[in-house]
Amino acid sequence: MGLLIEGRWHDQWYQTSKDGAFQRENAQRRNPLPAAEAGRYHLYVSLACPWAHRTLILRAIKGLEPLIEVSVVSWLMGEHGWTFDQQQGSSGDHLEALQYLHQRYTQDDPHYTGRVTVPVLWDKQQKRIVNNESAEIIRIFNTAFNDLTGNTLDLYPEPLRATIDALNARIYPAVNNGVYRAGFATSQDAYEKAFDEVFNELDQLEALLGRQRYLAGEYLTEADVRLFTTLVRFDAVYHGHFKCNLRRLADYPNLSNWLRELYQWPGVAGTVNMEHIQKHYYMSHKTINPNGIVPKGPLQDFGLPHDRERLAGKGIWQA
Ligand SMILES: N[C@@H](CCC(=O)N[C@@H](CS)C(=O)NCC(=O)O)C(=O)O
Repeated sequence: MGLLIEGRWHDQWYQTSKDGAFQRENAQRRNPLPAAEAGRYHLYVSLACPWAHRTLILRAIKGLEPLIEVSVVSWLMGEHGWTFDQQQGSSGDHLEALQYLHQRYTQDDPHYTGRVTVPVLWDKQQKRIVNNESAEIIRIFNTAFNDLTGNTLDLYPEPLRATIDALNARIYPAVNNGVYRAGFATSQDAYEKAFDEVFNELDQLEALLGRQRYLAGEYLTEADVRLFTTLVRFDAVYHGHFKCNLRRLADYPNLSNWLRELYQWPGVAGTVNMEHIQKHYYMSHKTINPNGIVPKGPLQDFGLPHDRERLAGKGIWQA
């Protein structure tokens, strides 16, 4: 794992702050879509990555598969960062058969300085990165191609925006990034602080989902998608590898049933790849799992029946 400095690759592990806290770098490419065109954009993802996973779910739900092709990086993020090594799970780079994802970043800017992250939405016409922030890519996917696809499902509907924004503002630091803050902490204090925030928030979400079908109420929104991609990895990875082990997700009945409902939502199960998820974390993070042993468990079946019909639900908002 590493980063680009002035366009040159350096193999380097994450640095934590003085108090041992993990700090995530902000995504640097935050552009709107130049124009909605079929076949113009290419999406780079890791099937292991919860942030990239959000974009795959929106792509599926919004019927964008025929319009936006995807290349999948290898599960292993080693000395060259994300690669297109097909021996290790990559689809290969469908565009130019690049070896490494960092080559895309230096095509965008030969002097790029920063981490080379997924997801990346690439513009084939301008040969630029449109956007590498999942929270923004899913908003683009939510509406930008509606005229081409005729799909008007809306996961960020106007009347629910304030509620969704408030949910995102508390779930991102405490849970989505909270598990990483626990896992990558280099001091006991920083770890325990993150750990407590993870489970305090999960306790609150468990209570919320006991009262209503989805996070924002009766409609399934982007807030659910954003939480789903973290929680579907929880018992398989974050519980052990990131030491978030006060409880398993399976110990939370409402969150577990809600997770199954989302997993069973049309298009979603096909975006979940547990082999990539487990191999990536356990094999790539040598500082926390030096021998790269990948656990065989846990047994999980997200296809089991859920009990969410007991709560009123209207599905996804139709604009
Ligand atoms: N803010 C970004 C974060 C993306 C991100 O951190 N992705 C991870 C994979 S899960 C990555 O590519 N990390 C490579 C690195 O940090 O070197 C987003 O949500 O899109």
